[in-house]
Amino acid sequence: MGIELITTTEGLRTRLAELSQAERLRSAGFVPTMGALHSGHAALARRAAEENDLALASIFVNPLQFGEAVDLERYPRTLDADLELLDAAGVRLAFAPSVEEMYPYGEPGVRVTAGPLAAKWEGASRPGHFDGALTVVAKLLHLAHAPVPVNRAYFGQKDAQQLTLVQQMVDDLNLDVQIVPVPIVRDADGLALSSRNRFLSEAERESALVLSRALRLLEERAAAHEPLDLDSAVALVQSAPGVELDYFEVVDPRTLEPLAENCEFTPFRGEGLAIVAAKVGPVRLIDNAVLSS
Ligand SMILES: Nc1ncnc2c1ncn2[C@@H]1O[C@H](COP(=O)(O)OP(=O)(O)OP(=O)(O)O)[C@@H](O)[C@H]1O
Ligand SMILES: CC(C)(CO)[C@@H](O)C(=O)[O-]
Ligand code: BAL
Repeated sequence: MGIELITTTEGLRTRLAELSQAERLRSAGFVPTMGALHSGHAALARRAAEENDLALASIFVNPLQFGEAVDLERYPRTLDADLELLDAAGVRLAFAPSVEEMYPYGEPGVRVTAGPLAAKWEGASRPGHFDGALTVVAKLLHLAHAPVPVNRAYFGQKDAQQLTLVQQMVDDLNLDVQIVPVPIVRDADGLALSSRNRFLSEAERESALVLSRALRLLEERAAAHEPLDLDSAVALVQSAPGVELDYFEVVDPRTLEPLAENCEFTPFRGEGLAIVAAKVGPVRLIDNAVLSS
């Protein structure tokens, strides 16, 4: 394996400076993750490696963005396999700091406030989640910033609200990085890949498929200029055993406000984002689909 594991902020800074100078790098592509990597992460990593002279990734389970302690404790940790996956994707540096390295003074007093966009959907169900996520993303973007002309950072569209908020933070705080969105990677049966999928039983996994099926239905109706009939998609999700729906809405992709066009009898026109979140057994799942006609 050629990948280098770095665990300290000082080590990362030093290595980025050395490589940038020695190899006259023009661009660096950064992939922030929480580890337990799967093919979705591999897609981000491959894009970062293909589109930049240097690709680097972070693996850090950020306590600040977790609500329930049990969710944090049981979050899967698979460092050796993660390094292999990143290496195969062309990533050269893996930054995997401890909690103490990232937060040496304990809980940070100064944090990023994610603002009104963070109050809805995922933010409503996971209070404080986006303040915690944006705070660590700001720190990571700073730490992973290479002394090269172009820095890029890669985020999955699966976490659509997070992606919108990260882009907003970069714009609002003039951070010197280009945010690159990467499409959702799914299993052959349609389930969006997620590190938490491993906690689904076979029956729960089968039930979870209604999420992508319902989104698919809306995609097809939108493309055919039919009324979306969101109610029937909601009913489909609710019909699956063990699925506890949190929200299912069609929103404006920029503002994340519900779309008026999403009414029962009007043919769909334009662009929308269908977003869904549900608890399936012990696991909270999210998924989304871009609607366009
Ligand atoms: N199926 C996927 N397709 C594309 N990108 C993904 C996918 N799953 C995760 N990502 C992206 O990978 C990055 C790291 O995500 P993270 O480590 O939280 O993985 P995860 O699988 O979403 O885990 P979980 O949902 O259980 O927290 C994020 O930018 C996320 O959007
Ligand atoms: C961006 C991120 C790595 C910050 O902890 C996390 O929220 C994630 O994995 O999506
Ligand atoms: N992928 C989002 C990170 C989280 O669930 O905390």
